[in-house]
Amino acid sequence: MAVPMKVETKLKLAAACIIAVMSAIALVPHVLNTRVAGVMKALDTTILREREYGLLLNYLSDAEAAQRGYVITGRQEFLEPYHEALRELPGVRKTLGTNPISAAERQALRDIMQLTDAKVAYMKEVVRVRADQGAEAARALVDSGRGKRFMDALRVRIGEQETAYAAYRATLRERLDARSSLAANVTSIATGIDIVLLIAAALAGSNALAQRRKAEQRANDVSRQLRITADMAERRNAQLQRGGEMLHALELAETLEEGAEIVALYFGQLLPDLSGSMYLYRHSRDVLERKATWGGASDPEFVEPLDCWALRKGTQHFTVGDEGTLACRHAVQSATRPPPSAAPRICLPLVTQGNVIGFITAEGMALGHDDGAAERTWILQLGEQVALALSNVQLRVSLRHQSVIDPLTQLYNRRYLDETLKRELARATRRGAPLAVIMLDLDHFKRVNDTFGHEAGDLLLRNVAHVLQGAVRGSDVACRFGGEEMVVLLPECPLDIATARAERMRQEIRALKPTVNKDMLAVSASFGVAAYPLHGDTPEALLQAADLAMYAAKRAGRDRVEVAAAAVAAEPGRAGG
Ligand SMILES: Nc1nc2c(ncn2[C@@H]2O[C@H](COP(=O)(O)OP(=O)(O)OP(=O)(O)O)[C@@H](O)[C@H]2O)c(=O)[nH]1
Repeated sequence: MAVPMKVETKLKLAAACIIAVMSAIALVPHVLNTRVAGVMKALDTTILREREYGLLLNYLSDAEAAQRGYVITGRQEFLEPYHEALRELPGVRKTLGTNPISAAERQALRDIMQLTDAKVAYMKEVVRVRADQGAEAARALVDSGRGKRFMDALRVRIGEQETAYAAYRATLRERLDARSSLAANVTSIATGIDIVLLIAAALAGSNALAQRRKAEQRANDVSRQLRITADMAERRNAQLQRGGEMLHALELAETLEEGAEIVALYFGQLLPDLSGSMYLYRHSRDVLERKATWGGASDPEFVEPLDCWALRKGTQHFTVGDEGTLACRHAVQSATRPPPSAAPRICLPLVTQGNVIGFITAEGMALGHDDGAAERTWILQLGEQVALALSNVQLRVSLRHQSVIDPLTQLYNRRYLDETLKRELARATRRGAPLAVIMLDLDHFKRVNDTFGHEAGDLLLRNVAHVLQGAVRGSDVACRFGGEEMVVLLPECPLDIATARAERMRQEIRALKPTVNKDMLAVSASFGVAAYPLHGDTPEALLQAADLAMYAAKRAGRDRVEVAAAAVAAEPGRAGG
């Protein structure tokens, strides 16, 4: 798979290309300028050489004029220009001999130098003849016209050379003009290309930077998203852990009320951005009662089942503030409650095995955020788990109830009596407090069953149980001891008060007049009362004392209360169970 090039690498490559192209472009004018300079140098050389030819001609003309003056006058001072010319000529000659510009010039130069040498030799001869043989001989030599011919030939040859130079200069100037304009054009084009390259480089740079910024932005976005996801995962883990703790605590709850307290405590932590309440269904009143609240929610204490859309639908109901969704009536403002907030709200029925046991309602802006759906799913899961846990609590409560409650009379059963008596006696012993036991047995109950049927007997038993429940305090415990025998435990109750209470129960039982098939039933009961510490300090001793007292009441004619005889020795028997 091809690995995409990094932005830095692209930029470096582009910069290297631009530098290479710009360097190459910068060299072009330099090369052209060098070539222009070459032409100009050639032009200078031509002018210099032309001037040297002119000098040569001047020196020779001056020397000839001086030679003539000397011939005429014979005076040495006239020869001064002649001598000067002879002194300067070797220099001119040397300059012209160095680097002739063409083969034609080399040839012309050879001719000119020969003519020059011939002219100089001729002038030397004229000067020597004047000095040796006098003016006449010298004038005759001059008149021969040889010197003039040399000079004429030199002028012609040098004139030709000057013409050749002029043509060459014209060529050089044309070349110079062409190269100069080429250099100017190339420089302009190079400058233009440089500008274009610089603009392209700037654009490419800014483009690359923009890409880089975008990439960085994307990387930042991704890392921010990862951070958010990690935070959410961490938060979700913590929530799951707390949720697990809540479910564990719910497993240990003894009552639904205790379960509700646990839910309120944990929901405050599990849904910190929300406030809400949990309601449980009260069958007796067909109403949902608020059992727990968290986050400062101001939900009403009772909710009618029809006031909640979630309860009507049997599934969650979500309302987004006041945006025209169906709002539950329990969440709508009432005279006794503050105005509802515009925050989104979710209601969730707590359903187990198809039965609604309550509902959860929660509100908060967090439900409407981007991750509100996740929050709602989380509440849904919590609701399902809480419903299951609470139904288990309910089951446990019911099982526990069944295990300690006599189903016919709804009094505590014998098992519960044994546990409670043991516990209360220990407590009374610890505190030095009294504890009374009332035992009662219905009189001639067999007759009721035999005459009116077993159901009539059951009805009577329930009526008697009702009397007992109404006659005892919250701390007292009324139990069905077995058959038609019942026991009431009265913690911290002295013997005389227990006796008086037994008497009142007796009277109330006597006053019972339940009817079965228009037949009015009548019943009475015989009571035996015993108390700790007077009649015993063990459960068995106390029960046996009360039992003996109750039988004493039977023997004495029934429908009465008898107090146990003091300090009965505990014997193994029916009271010991
Ligand atoms: N209907 C009904 N009868 C019960 C229940 N448990 C015990 N009995 C009856 O209670 C009667 C007890 O009779 P007995 O022990 O002979 O005593 P009694 O008839 O009450 O006579 P005394 O106790 O001597 O006054 C029996 O007929 C039992 O069947 C019950 O749960 N329901």
